[in-house]
Amino acid sequence: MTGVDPSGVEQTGVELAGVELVGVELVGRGLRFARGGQEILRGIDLAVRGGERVALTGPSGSGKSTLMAVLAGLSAPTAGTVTLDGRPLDRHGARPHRRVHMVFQGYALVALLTAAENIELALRATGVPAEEAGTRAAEALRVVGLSDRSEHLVEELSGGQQQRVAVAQALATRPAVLLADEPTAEQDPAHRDLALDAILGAADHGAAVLLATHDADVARRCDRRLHIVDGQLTEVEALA
Ligand SMILES: Nc1ncnc2c1ncn2[C@@H]1O[C@H](COP(=O)(O)OP(=O)(O)OP(=O)(O)O)[C@@H](O)[C@H]1O
Repeated sequence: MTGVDPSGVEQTGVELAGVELVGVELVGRGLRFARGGQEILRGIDLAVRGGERVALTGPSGSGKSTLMAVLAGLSAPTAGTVTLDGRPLDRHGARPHRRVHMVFQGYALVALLTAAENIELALRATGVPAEEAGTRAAEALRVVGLSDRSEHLVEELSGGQQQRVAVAQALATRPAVLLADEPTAEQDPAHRDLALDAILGAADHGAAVLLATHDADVARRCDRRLHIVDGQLTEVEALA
């Protein structure tokens, strides 16, 4: 591993994996979520296991982002449970985000910090020492093709670049569960593949990956597809 091949996404994934994840399983049972009198999730059951890449598709407003927020432990379901490795998310201590990372549709980056600082901040919040956080941030930015932008403020980056910083942040935290909400929507085809390889590569190292997308090509690269309509989920048998 020389670390000099900028296209070595898969190889670099080995470095990023760090630790082997064993037997990861994220399970949602009977999930309901209501807000403002509207039932957004209407009884959802699903399981995503370590090593799996699962696409979540469905029309705009069908509940994809809401489901991901519930699975990430960011929104409490009105009914139902989310467990990670058999334990409710809220019993993983005060920091379930140590194990579950979400790439938000709006990126959720700090505009007045640099790309590298945003990633380091996320790592420091989970207890990673400063020096290691710097190394991991640089490596993750390299994977998504942003080494030359690491010292740029996020607000100086294009939308697509910001989205790849958010992907790099997810990789750098080495989550057991990676939830990504339309993580390639802002990318041109070449950068889309770069970002997608990086996200899907996490599954090769044992992470459970769930990826919401409107892009049929992205969904096709996953192992299976779940389709949500009006807050209810169906498994799509074969990817067309
Ligand atoms: N904070 C909120 N308050 C009230 N309603 C909300 C809120 N967030 C989402 N909703 C509603 O929940 C429904 C599902 O929204 P959600 O963002 O989960 O859909 P989505 O499938 O991710 O859509 P898209 O593909 O456009 O991102 C929509 O009808 C939306 O208006």
